[in-house]
Amino acid sequence: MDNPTVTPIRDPLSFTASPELDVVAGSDILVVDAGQAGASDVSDDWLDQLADGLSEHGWMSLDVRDRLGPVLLEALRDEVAILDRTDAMKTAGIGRGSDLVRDRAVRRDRIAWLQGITPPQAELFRFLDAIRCGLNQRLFLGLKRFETHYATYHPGDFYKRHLDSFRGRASRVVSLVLYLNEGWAPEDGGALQVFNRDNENEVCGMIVPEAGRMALFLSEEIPHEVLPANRTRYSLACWFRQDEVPLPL
Ligand SMILES: O=C(O)CCC(=O)C(=O)O
Ligand SMILES: [Fe+2]
Repeated sequence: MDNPTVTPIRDPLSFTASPELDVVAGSDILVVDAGQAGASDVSDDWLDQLADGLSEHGWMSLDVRDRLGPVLLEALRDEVAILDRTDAMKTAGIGRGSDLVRDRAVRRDRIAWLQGITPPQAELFRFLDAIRCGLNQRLFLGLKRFETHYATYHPGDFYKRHLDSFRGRASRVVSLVLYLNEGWAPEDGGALQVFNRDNENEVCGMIVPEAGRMALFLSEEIPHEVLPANRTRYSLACWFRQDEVPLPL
């Protein structure tokens, strides 16, 4: 592991994939768990898998449909769809002073920050906080808090290759993206392309933004890019942070 902030407590090489695992890490495609998980179900085993995947590969793609439940996913999708019809969704910038022309060349999504106040958001926040605590216990990341926003990409919108945080800034450490789109087809575009952390020109994963799919990766290490969407794309991005008060990215 070349990131000094990530210190696995177990040898990550001892990670073995079980057939029930609903995790895809790197190029290993594993079977989706269609088990009995209830709403926002976060088990120790599942948190072990997240920690192992992050320490071994730096990123992973998971199916959390059964963990969050279809009702919560639909409620979150309804919220962002409603916000998208108002002026609540704001043009997103890239965090180095405002320059609309430059920013629009890099990203075209619109965002609205979540406060955790509505019932679906409160339930989502419990899920995210369980992940925060679980990763801290296993990887000693010292994640103090998380921030999360909805994002909409309208047809033609994209987000060029980027990192979510600058190395050593200890702000955003782990990124999580949850997708909210039912029936997303390959021709709808909008995949999240993940690049090799040691060679940013090598694509090592494509994540289709289907409802219930979740991406998890190290914010400072994993270059990624949202390909142009051909249909309105709803998602929710979250960053687990080491700083207690907001610092610039
Ligand atoms: O929506 C996605 O797939 C990723 C979004 C992203 O990279 C970001 O908001 O930083
Ligand atoms: Fe990103």
